[in-house]
Amino acid sequence: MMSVYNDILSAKAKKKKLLAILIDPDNFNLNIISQFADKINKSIITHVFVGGSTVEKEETEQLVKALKPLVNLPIVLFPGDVTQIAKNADAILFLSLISGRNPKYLIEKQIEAVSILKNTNLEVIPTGYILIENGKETTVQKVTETQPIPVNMLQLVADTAKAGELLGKKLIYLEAGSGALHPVPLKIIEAVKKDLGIPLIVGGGIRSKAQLDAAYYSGADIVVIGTAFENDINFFNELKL
Ligand SMILES: CC(C)=CCC/C(C)=C/CC/C(C)=C/CC/C(C)=C/COP(=O)(O)OP(=O)(O)O
Ligand SMILES: O=P(O)(O)OC[C@@H](O)CO
Ligand SMILES: [Mg+2]
Repeated sequence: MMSVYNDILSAKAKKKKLLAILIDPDNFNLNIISQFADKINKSIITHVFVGGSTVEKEETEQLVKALKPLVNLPIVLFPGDVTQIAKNADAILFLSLISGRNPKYLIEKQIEAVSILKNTNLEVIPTGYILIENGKETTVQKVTETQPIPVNMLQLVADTAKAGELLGKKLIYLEAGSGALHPVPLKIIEAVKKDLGIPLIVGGGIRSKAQLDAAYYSGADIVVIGTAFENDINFFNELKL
């Protein structure tokens, strides 16, 4: 049986860096899906994440259904809400927003998700989700009514990530927010990495190969890029540089 998480762990052990493309079913044009899938298949992308802050299950399921026969990569749900649990994906990042103090996103949505997950074979990956300030208010911030952690509070971010690990999370996701002005600062990635035993995902505002490599160099095991691909399909070429 394929295990998305075990594959992430072995990649980390081999120091092989992973790249996820984030596809937001809300913004994706299904008419260009074969062209898009072809670009994914010819790129260094290793995972497809599917999610958005305001998407319905039908849209998510439809996108996964269309994508599955076209790409041979794990399709992982990155849900903003329980309405995005689509059983035809391979795995789900079971997020808890541990930078925030809103019980809805810390535990209530997760409780709501249990009965839905029962009817699926999705691999559930417990993930501590940490929002970092990026210079502008993000959708996730608005939707969750939480504050991101300020960029100068390095120790707080590192301790939050470590607390997530000690609580049993299998992944930590450092998020600057979709379309962030500034990606997660490298100093923060380094500070978190120093003491973390589990794989680290970094996303938000990464728009160049140089930023991608810098995130890897600072300690990201998986980088997530969405907006750069959404804005310009030629971003696939940038990755080849
Ligand atoms: C446990 C389950 C199933 C649900 C709860 C999930 C939690 C806690 C989510 C955390 C908060 C949240 C709203 C995350 C959104 C993650 C996401 C898909 C971000 C990317 O979306 P954007 O690109 O910002 O969305 P738009 O482009 O639609 O604004
Ligand atoms: O869209 P971008 O800015 O690449 O961000 C990706 C992801 O981290 C957003 O949740
Ligand atoms: Mg987006």
